[in-house]
Amino acid sequence: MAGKACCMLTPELFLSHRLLDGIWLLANENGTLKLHPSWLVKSFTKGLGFFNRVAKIAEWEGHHHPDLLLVGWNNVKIDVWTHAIGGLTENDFICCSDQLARSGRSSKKEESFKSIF
Ligand SMILES: C[C@H](O)[C@H](O)[C@H]1CNC2=NC(N)=NC(=O)C2=N1
Repeated sequence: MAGKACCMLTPELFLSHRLLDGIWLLANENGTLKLHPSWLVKSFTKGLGFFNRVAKIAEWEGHHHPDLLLVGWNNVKIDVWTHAIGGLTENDFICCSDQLARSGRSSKKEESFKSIF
């Protein structure tokens, strides 16, 4: 993991991960690329439980911490990017991929590759 933190996102890297690991909402926030996977949960309490699982993975993944958002009562979002470089690295895809795999769900949104690059 640590060795991959230097790998700034390229269109090729993004595409390869997209093909391998699934589809996440990719956002460009004032020039900073971020991954925004989101899930619907059955209750507010389950959303908080989900955050606890996310936190454990984030710690286990080498202190790679996403922003956590619980919008309304059942819309759970995590914002993943590497603060240290102000953008995405391969680490972010690995962390997202693990979060998705452990949640047992697919992210529900997709944004066009072409609209980002
Ligand atoms: C020292 C400490 O590990 C770093 O500040 C970590 C903390 N968690 C982090 N989380 C994320 N998402 N990006 C970072 O660059 C980052 N840096």
